[in-house]
Amino acid sequence: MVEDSVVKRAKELREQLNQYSYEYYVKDAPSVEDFVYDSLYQELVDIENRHPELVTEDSPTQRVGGRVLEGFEKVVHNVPLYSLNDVFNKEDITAFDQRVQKALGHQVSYTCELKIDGLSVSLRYEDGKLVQGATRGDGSVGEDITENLKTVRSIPLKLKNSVTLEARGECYMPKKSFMRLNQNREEEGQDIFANPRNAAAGSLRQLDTKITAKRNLSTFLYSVADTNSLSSSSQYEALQELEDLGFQTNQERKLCRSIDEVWDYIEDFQEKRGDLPYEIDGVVIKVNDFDQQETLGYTVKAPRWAIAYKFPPEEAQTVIRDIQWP
Ligand SMILES: NC(=O)c1cnc(OC2CCCC2)nc1N
Repeated sequence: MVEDSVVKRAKELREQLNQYSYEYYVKDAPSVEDFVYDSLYQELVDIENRHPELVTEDSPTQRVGGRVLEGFEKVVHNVPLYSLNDVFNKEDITAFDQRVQKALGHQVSYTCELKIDGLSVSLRYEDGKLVQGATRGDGSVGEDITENLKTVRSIPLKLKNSVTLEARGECYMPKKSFMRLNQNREEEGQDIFANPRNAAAGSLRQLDTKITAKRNLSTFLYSVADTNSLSSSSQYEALQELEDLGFQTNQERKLCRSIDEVWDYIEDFQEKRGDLPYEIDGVVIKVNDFDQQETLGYTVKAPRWAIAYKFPPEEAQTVIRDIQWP
């Protein structure tokens, strides 16, 4: 039997460490120095080593498992992860808006989001606890990479409310981490990654979670499988609700009242994309209201209520080899 003071201390440490980690990795606003975090973390590790029965699934010590996996189990997505129809110019944006207005009979607002150039992932939570993380795969069947996604510090192991939902978002490697990783690989005579997206994909496909844990991956969440699992009635509200639950969401989002505002946003970020700490390959434009999304529906592969405006490729970087990851 463990004395109450130790049980209480372990709970205190877990909550304190998860809060510090949230501030550092999700809000990018640490409230304590690293050494404070490290000493509390070590105190929790010592308690859990002495009393393994005190380990909980949302303990920060459980992020980096020791196991090397044999392979990845398949995961069936009950709600498919749709892809997006791409457009490349202003005319196509206007045509999209015309189709939407014709179908709905009136003007609509759009939520604009930066199109993060990473890997789509889905995160399932039951009663606020992370139970499964998976790749998009072909949209219907993905791979279970829960162990690897648990090492991504900006992914909460426990939400701020004990809700049950499946969140979807992009897992990416920040540009700085990408440059550092390739530098190390070159020094070690290994192949370098062609771009941060490939590096993120390669890191999430690692069978050894300890390697994934060192790749400094991050995430931006942007939707849920079933909008009824949120109280929001629009995409813009839903992004705020996801943020309030403890997820990292992209702060450059904008609610646009007209397609002209959408185009201004696109031009604005075509200029700014080089200064962002992560790679984007365009802008995702979504009809904001969920009821209007439902009215517009889906084609076989993509929603009729969203499109991706793709930027022209940035000036080709000197790439030694383009490593194709499936
Ligand atoms: N790469 C992104 O940043 C991104 C991708 N997808 C979506 O939306 C899904 C949900 C409905 C169809 C596509 N939003 C995004 N921001």
